[in-house]
Amino acid sequence: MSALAPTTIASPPAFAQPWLDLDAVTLGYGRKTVVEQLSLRLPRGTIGCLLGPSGCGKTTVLRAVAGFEGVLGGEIRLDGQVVSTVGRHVAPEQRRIGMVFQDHALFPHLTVAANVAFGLRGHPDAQGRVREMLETVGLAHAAQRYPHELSGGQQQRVALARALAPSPRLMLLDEPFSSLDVELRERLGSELRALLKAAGTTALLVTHDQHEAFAIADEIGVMRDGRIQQWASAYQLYHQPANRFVADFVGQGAFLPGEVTDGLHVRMELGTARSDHPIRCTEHGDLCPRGCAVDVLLRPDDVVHDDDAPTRAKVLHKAFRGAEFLYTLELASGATVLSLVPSHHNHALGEAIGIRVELDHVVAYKREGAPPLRCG
Ligand SMILES: Nc1ncnc2c1ncn2[C@@H]1O[C@H](COP(=O)(O)OP(=O)(O)OP(=O)(O)O)[C@@H](O)[C@H]1O
Repeated sequence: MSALAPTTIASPPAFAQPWLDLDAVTLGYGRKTVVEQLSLRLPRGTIGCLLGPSGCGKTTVLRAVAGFEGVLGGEIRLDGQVVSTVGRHVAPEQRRIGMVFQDHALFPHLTVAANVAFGLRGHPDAQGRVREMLETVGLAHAAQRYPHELSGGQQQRVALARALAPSPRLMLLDEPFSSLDVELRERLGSELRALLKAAGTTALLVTHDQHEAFAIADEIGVMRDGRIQQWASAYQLYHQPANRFVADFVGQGAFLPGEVTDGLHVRMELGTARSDHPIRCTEHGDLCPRGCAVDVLLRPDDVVHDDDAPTRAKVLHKAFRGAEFLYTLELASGATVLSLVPSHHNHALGEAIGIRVELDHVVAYKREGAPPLRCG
């Protein structure tokens, strides 16, 4: 079993030449501060994402980058140019930023081609560019149709073509597919990613939907109450969540109480897990001494069904996922864990099944309510 030390709460990585650079940006409405000292840097060609629950300030950040809101502090730079700071504000139309929002915002009285041509006034070959963009999004055949004659997914492709046509310096995407059904959302997410990558466009996406974030973005910042909790790849967010909030918000899982026995081992109801790295159980990365009371994060893929395992757990709930069942299991103590089990193991509710823990790494947090001096 290997262990990854939990990451510290990430400050954004220091890239040599960020294309989009938000430096300690503070934003608010009236007297209310909504975003505080937020920093992020995106290198050219990168797709970044702000992921967080409703009301955490994602859209406010996007609107500030677009130039619809001024900043109360800090600085926003695009391609080295300061576009927002307290004494300077470049108007939205001068920023050369493309935008796609969830409600498509197409002009209903214009054809698809005219919608895409909208931002191309003065372009030397506007018609050629419209054709090229519609071919790119697979809608060349629909050039003369009107938005109401298209499906939601097609309308969103038109919105994308329109935003990309003038070759913006940056694309901003606000929950671009949230009005569409789940399957279409995931497919369009991958298509959008491929399109942005092919065009080499730097983009910032905001969403509360982790699947959308995972399908589209290279790097994701999980936000809560106007602050970035962790800036990392989807893989890192899932496997090395910097704090409980990120662990809870990204992916599924359960916390099981444990006690650190010697800095590399943690004892739980499901057995003792070994860590390759010294276990750091506080959110600030302090080492756990012996006896430290922790909560260990167990993802559904960490809890393996094994008929021969001595530990039995009762099936409380099961959700069919096609290839797998997601079982909610109750341990003898009453604690619950989740387990992904191949779907040919079809157990009844109330049945006791054998399980064991198979951890690739230990992610542990100081137990809430544990005595303050025992840990960290
Ligand atoms: N025009 C406004 N005037 C006053 N308060 C606002 C305004 N717009 C947003 N807010 C408040 O700012 C906070 C952040 O809103 P924001 O829309 O940025 O959040 P969000 O994370 O994008 O949420 P959602 O996912 O629901 O869109 C919320 O508390 C919201 O009520």
